[in-house]
Amino acid sequence: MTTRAGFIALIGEPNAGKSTLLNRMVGAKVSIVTHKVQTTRARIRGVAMEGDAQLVFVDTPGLFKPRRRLDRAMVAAAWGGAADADIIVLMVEAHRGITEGVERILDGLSEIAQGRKVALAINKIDRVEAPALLSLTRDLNDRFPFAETFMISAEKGHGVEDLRKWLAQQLPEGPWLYPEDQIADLPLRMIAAEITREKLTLRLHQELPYQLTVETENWEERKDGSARIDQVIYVMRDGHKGIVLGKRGETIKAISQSARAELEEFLDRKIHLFLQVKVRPNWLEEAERYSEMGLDFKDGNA
Ligand SMILES: Nc1nc2c(ncn2[C@@H]2O[C@H](COP(=O)(O)OP(=O)(O)OP(=O)(O)O)[C@@H](O)[C@H]2O)c(=O)[nH]1
Repeated sequence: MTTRAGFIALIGEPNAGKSTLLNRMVGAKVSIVTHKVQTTRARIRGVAMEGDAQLVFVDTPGLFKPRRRLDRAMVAAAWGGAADADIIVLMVEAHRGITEGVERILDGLSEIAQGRKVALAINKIDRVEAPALLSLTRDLNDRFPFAETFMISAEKGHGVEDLRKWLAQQLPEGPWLYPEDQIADLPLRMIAAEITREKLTLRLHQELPYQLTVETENWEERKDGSARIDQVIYVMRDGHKGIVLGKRGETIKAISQSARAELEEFLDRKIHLFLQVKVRPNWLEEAERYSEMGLDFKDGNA
């Protein structure tokens, strides 16, 4: 079997319908992430399977702050995940057309696109008539050489399947980036890790702000409706381990309690949280490696 996998960045002005489209493509669970995502550095928004292809959707924080006269490297940095993605999908609202914000994104696209495939998804087609749609399609394609144009309604589901199939075909051949059985709860795993990391930061803010990361290693649904979550807190040095544990384990206990309370509130059910602290001297370098792949969520501190 030839598998395909790669990163897809959904970009567009606020309100363009990115979350709605993502939820359609990935499934309902991701919507939980989207509320939280602004406050985290999590960059993976969701993973979808389409035939033999694994579609990994990345976030693009910081894209829309007004900027003038940027060089390519700065634009690429501002574009974050989009600049590294295999495919970029620009979402434009059908009834709003080419706004100033869209102009700015088009300018940025020209800077960073360079051989990358960029698709145009005109969204909310339920809000306009056909002639307006055609002239918008023409105008946008005059401004940028889109590989393909899709007319969709993310909310009603029109055109979404076509887009998803096309994305799957365009992705490079290669092994999947995530085991299939983890895809469904990947966003939840990320959030859970982020919650614990936040509690650690609150508690230890002076002592070791930058040098730890949290990973959710195991997530087990139990018959009684509760869930068992196992997480590992990775620190760089033995001394840090002692700080995280605290005297007689008091610090880790307090962190565990507050993380569990927030998880229970967030997931609306009973949670059994098990934290372990491990020393992993190289995690910073590993995190950098991951971030090159767009996998920033491994790095709790970037
Ligand atoms: N009429 C119509 N409304 C839509 C469609 N797709 C999304 N919307 C609505 O547009 C609004 C914005 O959608 P979101 O998915 O939150 O947009 P977003 O791009 O993720 O927004 P930000 O998170 O602010 O960047 C919501 O009220 C959606 O219900 C569509 O196809 N048709």
